[in-house]
Amino acid sequence: MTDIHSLGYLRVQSTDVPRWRELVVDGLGMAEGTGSAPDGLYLRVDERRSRLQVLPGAEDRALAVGWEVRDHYALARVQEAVEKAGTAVEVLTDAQSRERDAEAVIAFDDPAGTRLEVFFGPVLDHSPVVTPFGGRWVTGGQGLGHVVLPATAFDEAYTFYTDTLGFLPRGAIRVGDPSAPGPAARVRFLGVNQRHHSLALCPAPPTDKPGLVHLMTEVDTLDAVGQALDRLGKLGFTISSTLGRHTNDKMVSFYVRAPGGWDLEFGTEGMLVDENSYSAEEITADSYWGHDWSASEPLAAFAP
Ligand SMILES: Cc1ccc(O)c(O)c1CC[C@@H]1C(=O)CC[C@]2(C)C(=O)CC[C@@H]12
Ligand SMILES: [Fe+2]
Repeated sequence: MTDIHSLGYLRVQSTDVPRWRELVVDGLGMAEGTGSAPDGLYLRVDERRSRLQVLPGAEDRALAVGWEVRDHYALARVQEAVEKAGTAVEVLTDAQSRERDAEAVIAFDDPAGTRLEVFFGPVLDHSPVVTPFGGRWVTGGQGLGHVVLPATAFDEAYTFYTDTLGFLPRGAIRVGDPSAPGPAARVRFLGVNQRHHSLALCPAPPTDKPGLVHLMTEVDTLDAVGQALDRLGKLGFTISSTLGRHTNDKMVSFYVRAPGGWDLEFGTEGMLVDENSYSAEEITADSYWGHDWSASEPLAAFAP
C-alpha cells in the first residue's frame, strides 16, 4: 500500500480572488477560513485550517496539489522513492510549511509538469465549520476529493504515480478517435483510499503552465448539490456539464467553470471501494445519465 493517504489540499493562484469567493463561498457554500497571505482566500470544509487556498497573482494557475501522508517516517519514504526515480525533491522551509498549514512539506514536479507537494501534520482549526448554507463535506479518510490532471507525457506520468508514489489503478475510460493508429488513449483513474479516485490522468497536449482539468469535492446530500446549482446560476457562473451520475464512482455531480479555464466538480453519493473485492475496470460511458458537456467551452488544458 502506498504511503500517500489522501488528497490533502489544493493551492491555486488567481487574478480575481473576489470572483473565486463568489464561486466557492456564495456558490458552492464552503466556509471562509484563515491563513497567512493578507489577500488570500482560505476555504474550510472540515476541521482542517484550510483545504483550498486561492492566492492573488498575475495569472490564473494551479500552484500545487497537496498529498497527505501519516507521519514523518512516511514523508521520508516518499522523498526517497521520488529521488530514486530521478526526480529532484525540494524540502520546504518551516515558514513555507506553515503557509500550507502543515508540519513539514516536500515538493517536486510530476512528469507532466504539475507541482506536487507531500506533507504530514495538517494544522487543525477546532472552531465549528460554519458553512453559509449548511453544507457538509465528505472528507476524513477519503480526503478533500479528487483532482484530474492533464498529462502530456502520459505513460511516464502514469508510471510515476503508480510505481513511484504507489497509487492504485482504479480503472479507465477510452477517449479520442477509436480508429486512430497506435494504442488507445485512456483517462486513467487512481486511488489511495476508499474514495474511488483521488486522481485521474487525462491525455492532453503540452501547455506552458501547470494546469488542472478539475477538482471534485463531495457533500453528503443531493439537496446540497442541487441548491449549489441554483445559486451558481443566479451568480452568473457557467455550468460546464449538467448534472449526471458517473458509471465508475457512482457520483451524482455537475461541473462549474472556474476562473483559469478549469472546472470544479461538485457531487454526492460517491461509492466506497473495498480493496478485498475491487478490480480495476474499463467503463465505456462516463455516465448512466446526464453530464452533458455540449454547451461548454473547451478547457484550458486541452487548448492548443
Ligand atoms: C468519467 C468520469 C468518471 C468520474 C469522474 O469523477 C469524472 O470526472 C469523469 C469524467 C472524466 C472526463 C472524461 O472521461 C473525458 C474527458 C473529460 C470529459 C473532460 O474533458 C473533463 C472530464 C473528463
Ligand atoms: Fe471527476
